[in-house]
Amino acid sequence: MDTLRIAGGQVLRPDATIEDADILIDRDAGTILDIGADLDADADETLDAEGCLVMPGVVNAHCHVAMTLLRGYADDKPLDTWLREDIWPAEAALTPEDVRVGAELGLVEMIKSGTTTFADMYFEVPEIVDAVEKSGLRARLGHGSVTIGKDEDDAWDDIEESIEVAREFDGTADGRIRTAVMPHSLTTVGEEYLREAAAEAHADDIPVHYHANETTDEVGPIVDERDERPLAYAQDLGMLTERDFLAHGVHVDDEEISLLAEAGTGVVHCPASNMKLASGMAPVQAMLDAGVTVGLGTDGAASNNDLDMFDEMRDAAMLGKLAADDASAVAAEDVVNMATAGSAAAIDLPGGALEVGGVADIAVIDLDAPHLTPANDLVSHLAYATRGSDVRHTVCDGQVLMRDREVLTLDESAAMDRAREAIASLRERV
Ligand SMILES: CSC[C@H]1O[C@@H](n2cnc3c(O)ncnc32)[C@H](O)[C@@H]1O
Ligand SMILES: [Zn+2]
Repeated sequence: MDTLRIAGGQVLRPDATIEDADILIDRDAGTILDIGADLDADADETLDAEGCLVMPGVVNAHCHVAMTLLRGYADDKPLDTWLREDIWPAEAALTPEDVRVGAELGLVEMIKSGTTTFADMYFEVPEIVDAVEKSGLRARLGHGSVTIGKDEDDAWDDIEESIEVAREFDGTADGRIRTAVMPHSLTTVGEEYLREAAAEAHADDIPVHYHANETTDEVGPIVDERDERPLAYAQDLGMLTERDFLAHGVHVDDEEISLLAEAGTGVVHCPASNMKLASGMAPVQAMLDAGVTVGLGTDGAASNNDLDMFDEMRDAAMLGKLAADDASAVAAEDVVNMATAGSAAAIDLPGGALEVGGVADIAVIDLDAPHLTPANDLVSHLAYATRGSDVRHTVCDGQVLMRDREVLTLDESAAMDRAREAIASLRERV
């Protein structure tokens, strides 16, 4: 058996306790064999974790990874204006190669900041599949469909593409890639298309992922036209099941929170994007209290503007307190749980916890930094003080993706060069 040992660190356990322990990994199976003191010194490879915190790889549960190309392309506008005036015209000019380049840059950024798993909605998905396969990360991928502004044939083609992509790529990259059918949102996709997309997805046991209740501009028209709240509409469409997960859930009322909890539908909180686009403050503590599965995501790098999930944890804790008007709301342990086990549960992928028999998806944090000193409380440090750049090693599925801050599966400087070239050419075309 080929083994990897992570030696000498402090390990974050699922109950948020910290234990001095080594971790022994079966690299062939990609799983954790043992967690304990003085494990097999003869392992095939050892990662030094002295002075480090060893935690589950972070799970970014809602992203548009190729949007790294559009980082800083358009800022300081609300969602609808931002999409219509800037982002959608730029995206209309993206080539498959551009999407590949943006995705590789985003994957490098994720590996460097300890993310081992993510969920992604975009187009030119085969390019993203290839990049994810090469990167060694784990992902739930899908083609985002939009039907407004399209004639009926084009609209059905876009829905069909989402269903076909989900069927074709599910289980690829040795099972690390799973898929979802991804209609963009409840307002940008028409009723008959949403109903069909959900039925087709669920017939194949594939989840549905979509944006919902992100802004008041999105909620108002649904209430006016249908005399029901967006998530009651989603339930009627068959898009509010245990398999499904939605992004944002900012403007949800108490009845919608109950619907989410009863249905078991995951909500991915994206605090940085919600603040930047001034979309609003999600009632995260109320959702947690009601038993809703809440995960955490960055959204795309154009509305964030990075893919650092440690930033996102801090933002979630801060914004959660403001939203609840309560400093004890959305506590450190809650946000660490959201970014790990909560996100993994929301997108139904393994990971998010360090357990014997579980997947070996791991981030090793270097604690030897002024901003992490003294180590009064390491869970507090993860939520409030750690930065993505503190990650020293990243392991996914038992494979080392970054060792001593060197990304091994992708070429970091080539990814940056290619992104600079791609955006220069895009700017000339748009
Ligand atoms: C059709 S693929 C996905 C689509 O979503 C756009 N997008 C990026 N961020 C957001 C957001 O916060 N809300 C809604 N849509 C968003 C992205 O630009 C792609 O066009
Ligand atoms: Zn999004």
